[in-house]
Amino acid sequence: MSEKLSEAARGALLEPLFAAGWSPVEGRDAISKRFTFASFVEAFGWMTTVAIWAEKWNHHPEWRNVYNKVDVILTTHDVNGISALDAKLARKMDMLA
Ligand SMILES: C[C@H](O)[C@H](O)[C@H]1CNC2=NC(N)=NC(=O)C2=N1
Repeated sequence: MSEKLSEAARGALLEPLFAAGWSPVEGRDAISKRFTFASFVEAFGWMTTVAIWAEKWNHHPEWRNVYNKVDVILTTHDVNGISALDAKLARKMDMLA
């Protein structure tokens, strides 16, 4: 079970993500990023790999795919806010993109 982050932990985890193109979502405790790929097949291939990690970690993205773009929102529903798992999944997404 995840925990909501302390203010200090939160800053340390989120600052590098903001520097890497993630943004806070307005009106909720969540982060988002748009990933753009060369084609639909590349976008969907990335989603497939991410889905396997998400399932392994039992932590699932909110996302929407249109052609070569994937809009991702990460938050932890169980704690109604951002947890360390969101940062972990965000880093994995960046690494795989
Ligand atoms: C019951 C199950 O463990 C939970 O619903 C998991 C599944 N995946 C999840 N994914 C996300 N993003 N947040 C959660 O709180 C969450 N909880």
